Amino acid sequence: MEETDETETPKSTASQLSESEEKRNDKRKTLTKMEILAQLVLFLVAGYETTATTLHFIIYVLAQYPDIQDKLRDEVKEIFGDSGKDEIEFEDLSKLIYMNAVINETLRIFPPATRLVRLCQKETEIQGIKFAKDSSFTAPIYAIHHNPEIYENQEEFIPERFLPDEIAARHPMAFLPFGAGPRSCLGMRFAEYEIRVTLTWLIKSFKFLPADEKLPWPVELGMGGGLLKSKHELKCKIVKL
Ligand code: HEM
Repeated sequence: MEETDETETPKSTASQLSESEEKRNDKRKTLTKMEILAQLVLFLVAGYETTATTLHFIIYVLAQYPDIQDKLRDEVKEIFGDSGKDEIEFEDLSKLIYMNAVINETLRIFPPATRLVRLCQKETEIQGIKFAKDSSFTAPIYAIHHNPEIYENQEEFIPERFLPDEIAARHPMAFLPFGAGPRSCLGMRFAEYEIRVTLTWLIKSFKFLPADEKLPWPVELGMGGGLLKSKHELKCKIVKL
């Protein structure tokens, strides 16, 4: 691994990737231009729409559940003060236990990626069943997240399911919004904190109320661009605090 000088200006992902293209000429194994482009597009697609859709669902849910919204605002006020600090410190974001629970309950009910696909790299035997090389597997995230044997009253929005003791009592694979294993989501931590920062600002500044037009709950869902989406426009009223 190359040593980096911490006084140097940080390089952008694009410039690091394109340096990699230059080193390719040194006969080292590096990325081609096409691979660089593919990575940049992947970051945009995987990083933008997933986070935006999640925030969209969170705001809609908060408008439907005023008690949860109030509780969330109380937590934000407790950590950031009533008038609100101008700066949001990273350490403070880690204290938002209830907000984390609200985000995770949203990702449980509305996981942007509804399934994971894996290929078997070599012949494998699991519990007496043989799987040939190149067999394809699907991990049904949506079905796992909505399994009543794992989550009682699975269609109800209950953030308390994601308080630390409740999480510890469940199988780690019962919640997979970011996938699992070596190919799990590269942007998971970034996404978690990006959502917390955005939600902190929103909840401090606005109140979310249901729109006049009522939609049924559970929300009717479909797929769009490979991600889980609502079939109908999710609207709410926004009041400045
Ligand atoms: C709520 C937000 C997000 C969700 C729910 C999400 C979900 C996922 C899922 C389910 C996977 C597949 C994991 C697997 O196969 O095990 C994935 C992969 C990936 N995600 Fe995310 N993601 C989110 C945000 C982001 C962000 C913000 C970025 C980048 C800035 C990002 C970058 C990636 C990349 C690069 C991969 C491919 C990893 C690989 O193939 O090794 N994601 N994401």
